Amino acid sequence: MPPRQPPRPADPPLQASLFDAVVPRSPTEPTEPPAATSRERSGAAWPPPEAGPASGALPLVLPLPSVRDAAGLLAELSRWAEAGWLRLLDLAFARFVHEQAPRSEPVVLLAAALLAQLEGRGHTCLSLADLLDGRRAALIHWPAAGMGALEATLAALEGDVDRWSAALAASAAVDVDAPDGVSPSPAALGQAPLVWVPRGARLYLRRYWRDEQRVAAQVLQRVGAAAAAGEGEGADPIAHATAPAEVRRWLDLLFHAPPPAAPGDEALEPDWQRIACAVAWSGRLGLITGGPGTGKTYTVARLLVLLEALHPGPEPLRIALAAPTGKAAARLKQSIEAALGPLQAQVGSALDLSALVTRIGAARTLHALLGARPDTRRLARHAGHPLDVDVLVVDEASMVHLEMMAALLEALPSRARLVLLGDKDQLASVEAGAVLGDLCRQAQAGAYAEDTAARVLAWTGQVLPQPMRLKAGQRPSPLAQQTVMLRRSQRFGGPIGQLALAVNAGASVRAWQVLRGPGGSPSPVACWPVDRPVTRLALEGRDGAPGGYRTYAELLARGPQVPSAHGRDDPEVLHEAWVRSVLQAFERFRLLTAVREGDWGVGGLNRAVEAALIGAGLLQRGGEWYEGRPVMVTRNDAAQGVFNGDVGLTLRASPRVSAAGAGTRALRVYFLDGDQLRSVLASRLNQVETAFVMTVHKSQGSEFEHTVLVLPPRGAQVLTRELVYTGITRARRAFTLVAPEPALFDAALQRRTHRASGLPALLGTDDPATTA
Ligand SMILES: Nc1ncnc2c1ncn2[C@@H]1O[C@H](COP(=O)(O)OP(=O)(O)OP(=O)(O)O)[C@@H](O)[C@H]1O
Repeated sequence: MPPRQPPRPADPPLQASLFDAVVPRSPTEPTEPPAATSRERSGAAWPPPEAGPASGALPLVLPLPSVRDAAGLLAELSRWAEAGWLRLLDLAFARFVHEQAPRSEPVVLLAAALLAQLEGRGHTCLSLADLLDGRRAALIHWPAAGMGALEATLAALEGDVDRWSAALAASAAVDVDAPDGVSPSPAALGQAPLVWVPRGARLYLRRYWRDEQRVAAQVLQRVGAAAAAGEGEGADPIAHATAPAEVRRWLDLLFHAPPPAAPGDEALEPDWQRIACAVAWSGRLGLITGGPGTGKTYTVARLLVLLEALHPGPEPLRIALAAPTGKAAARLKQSIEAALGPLQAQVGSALDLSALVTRIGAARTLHALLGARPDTRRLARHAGHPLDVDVLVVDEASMVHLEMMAALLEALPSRARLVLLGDKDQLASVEAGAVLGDLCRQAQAGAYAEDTAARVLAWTGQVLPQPMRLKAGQRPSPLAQQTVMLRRSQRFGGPIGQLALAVNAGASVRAWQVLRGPGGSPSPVACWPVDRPVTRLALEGRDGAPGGYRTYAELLARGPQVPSAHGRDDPEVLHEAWVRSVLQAFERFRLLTAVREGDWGVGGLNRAVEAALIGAGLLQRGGEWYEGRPVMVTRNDAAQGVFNGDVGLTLRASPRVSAAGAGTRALRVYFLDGDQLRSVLASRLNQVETAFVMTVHKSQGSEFEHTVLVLPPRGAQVLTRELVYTGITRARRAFTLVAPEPALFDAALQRRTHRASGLPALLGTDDPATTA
């Protein structure tokens, strides 16, 4: 049981209010489930107040009998859209399918509308088994009245997966994907907007079906033969030709402790970093997953040295680093540089690692790497014009959505190595797909074949633990052989790590123990008392985790240092130093929230923190743009060089820029990516929002010394284990939970994010015996 909180005061510091009905601002942002419409609340004409459904949990709302024909079903769908359960887009898509294929049965139209809605929430397909076999409540997060209407409509339409399958297959709006292994699938040749995959009973929008096929084909090609036999198309000829003893010699040099293992040492926890390094080196695709601070970058830095050391050709290796966001890219480059520095002493004069760092160059965003252009989905880099690289390392791969992964894999030359780093337990990408999670389905279990274990032993001296090897008769997945999970956090030994572990395991009692702390001294992890204003925490921090936004606001107010009397201090230099210090102070602390709407969402909390800073005399607001306003870019704007998710601070321009015609009061938004400072005139940024507070989704790829996670007092559907885990793991030194309703925290830990996907089936990683 969670600790009892003090009773809530009648007028809490940040009053929870009824959430408004929400049509997502972006189809991919988390929102509260829509609130009841006035008609629902009054119990008037629709939906009629009928008895509950068979499960007893939901009120049964009998649909009109006419849902059994297309016109009636569409009328029913428009009522659902009016009630806010479906988006207008979902309804429009069902109507479009009807126009395309007027003879389609009503179930096809219903499936189309639901599929469109699920796509807006990140699913790539609709699993009929999930919809028809009683798991729909986990899939479709509508209020009780909406669920009742859906239940009743499904009942009126009758039928099981087979009947729906026949209806879908018969519709002219649907192509059927039934590959025979010889000829191309009929779906590949068709043009219909929907694709039905009978094996697995999944319905797709054509685009996502194609993207899944592209990702699966590329991944299988990259790992296929490599893992099975250590040779063939997916294997690396260099890896194949290199003596294992040579690999081992380099690994012993690059990793500290000498390997302890010998056959029979299965009880020992192996050095997973060393194993990950060897496995990623050996093939065209390496997956290294692990929680925060488990040493993914530490390992990949050593991998780059290993690749460089064993590279035989006269041409230098072309290595590129990338990540989904500018911030994550800058962090990757910084961490790799920091890891390579001390290695020089270990490798001696054999390799010049500073030359390697210079050659690697800056890390880029995936958009920049692939040559994204404004106003088109087309990328400059693709199979016909591939990337100029031999090795590509992509960090924060959990943020890479399906379409981007498909584009990335296709733009990579088939001989190049791709190394994906990421935390499979984090929230999936904002856009559709959960690619890293799908690729890492067997990472926890290992699922290693005996010949993988033999190769790992030869390369690293490490013994793969017996429970992580396949049993006789189990079929190895080639992808699992190229996947390694790092299991020990090197950074989080303390309470943050313990809390993240407890949350990841769904152990709420343990999580509350950590949050309550040992008592006595202030802890880096704490739960904020419910009777204290959240704005106080936002301004001042708390015992054990000082420094809220007051710190940056005071630096802001102080302004750049005045040039000294002897005039030798360059005002430009002083201005830049000031900008950096204010940005760095701002980046140390952040409030994260689970939802967008309402008092406890991004908008409400941003307004509250802004008002508190103004009230404390720390900020002055003259209009939309004011000095000190933090903003997050909400849409890519290549012309201005800003991308969705970039966070910057509005500050006075430097004297030189102001003198150059921008005016003395010119406000610019400054962004800091690692060491790189850039700025844009504030008035040129149209798609931004204030960013004292951001959603957990948008915080992925960032870390703050003190992270505060604010959960709303209601609207539990969006709260999941992955969301809480992602919020906690954004904290470097301190974490504070604000949970006005503690039971929602417990419920969140029991709710898993589930994204329907056909990738594991295509990749052969869906064996229930070896998936976590
Ligand atoms: N085997 C090791 N021995 C000593 N220090 C290590 C080892 N592995 C990692 N570290 C240190 O632990 C810290 C975290 O490592 P690293 O940044 O590589 O983790 P990560 O998994 O990439 O983290 P993040 O999730 O933040 O990206 C770094 O300071 C790194 O130098």
